[in-house]
Amino acid sequence: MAMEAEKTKKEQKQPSEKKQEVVIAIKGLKKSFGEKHVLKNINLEVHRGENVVILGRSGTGKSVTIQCIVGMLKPDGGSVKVFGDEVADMSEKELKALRIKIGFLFQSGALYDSMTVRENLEFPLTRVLKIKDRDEIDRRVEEALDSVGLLEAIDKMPSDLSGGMRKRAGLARTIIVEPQIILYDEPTTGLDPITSREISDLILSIQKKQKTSSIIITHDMECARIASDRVVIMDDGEYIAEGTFDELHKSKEKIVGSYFKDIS
Ligand SMILES: Nc1ncnc2c1ncn2[C@@H]1O[C@H](COP(=O)(O)OP(=O)(O)OP(=O)(O)O)[C@@H](O)[C@H]1O
Repeated sequence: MAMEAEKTKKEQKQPSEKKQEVVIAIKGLKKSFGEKHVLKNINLEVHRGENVVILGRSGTGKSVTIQCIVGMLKPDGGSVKVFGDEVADMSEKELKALRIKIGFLFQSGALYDSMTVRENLEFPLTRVLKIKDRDEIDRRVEEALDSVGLLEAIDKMPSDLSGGMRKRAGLARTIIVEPQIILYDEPTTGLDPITSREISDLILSIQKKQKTSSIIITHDMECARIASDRVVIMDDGEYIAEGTFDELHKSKEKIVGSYFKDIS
C-alpha cells in the first residue's frame, strides 16, 4: 500500500519535472566593452515551452545577453548553457548547429528586399536545411505563411508590404526551420498598437503550436502582458525583478512600478 502511494506520488511529480526542463541556463554572466561593464551578473533560466520577456531601459544590455546565448559574443565570465552545453566552448561547427535550433526575429524583420516573400522563405530551407525537394519546399513555405496569416502575399515584394506584414513575413521565415528556441528583439517596435497586438498574439500562438521556448526583448508592455509566462526586469547589468506579469504589476518596488505605471 505504502509502495503504491509512493508510486502515485512519483507519477504525479513527473509532469511538473518535465515542464521544468531548462533549455537556456545563464549563471553569473559578465560582459564588458572596455571600461563599460554592461552585464555584471546575469542569472536566468528558460524552461522548455516558456516565453520569458526581458524588460529594461535602452542600453542596459538586453541585446548583448542574446548575442552571448548564440555565441556571437564571448562572455568575460559566468556560464551560458543552451540545451545543457556551454556555448563559449562550442566549435564553429557546433555553433552553426546550435543556430539552426535557435530562430531570431530582429527589429527590422530582416527580409531580403530583392526577393519575393516566397523566395525569402525558401532561402533558409534551401541554404540552411539544404532541402531540395520542390514539393516539400512549397508545402513548408505555404504552411509557414498560413500560420502568420500571410498566404495571400506569397508573391509580393517586401517593399509592397506594410510594417506589420513585413514583421509577419519575418516571423514566418523564422519559424519555417522549426526552431526550438526563438529570440525576439523588440518584435513590435515601430508598429501601431493594433498591429503590435496582432504580432504579440502571433508570438503566443507560435509558442502554443510549435512548443517553442522564447526570450522576448521588448519595451511594449502590452506585448509583455500577452506573450509572457514570466517577466524579468534588467537594470544596471543585473536582473532586479522576476515574476509573472501580474505579480510584477502588483510589486511595490519603485523601479518595477515605473514599468507598470501606465497599465491599468
Ligand atoms: N559589440 C559591441 N562593442 C562595444 N559596445 C557594445 C557592443 N555591443 C553592445 N555594446 C554596448 O553595450 C551596451 C548595451 O547594448 P545593448 O544593445 O545590449 O542594449 P539594449 O539593452 O538591447 O538596448 P536597446 O533597448 O536600446 O536595444 C550599449 O551601451 C552598447 O553601446
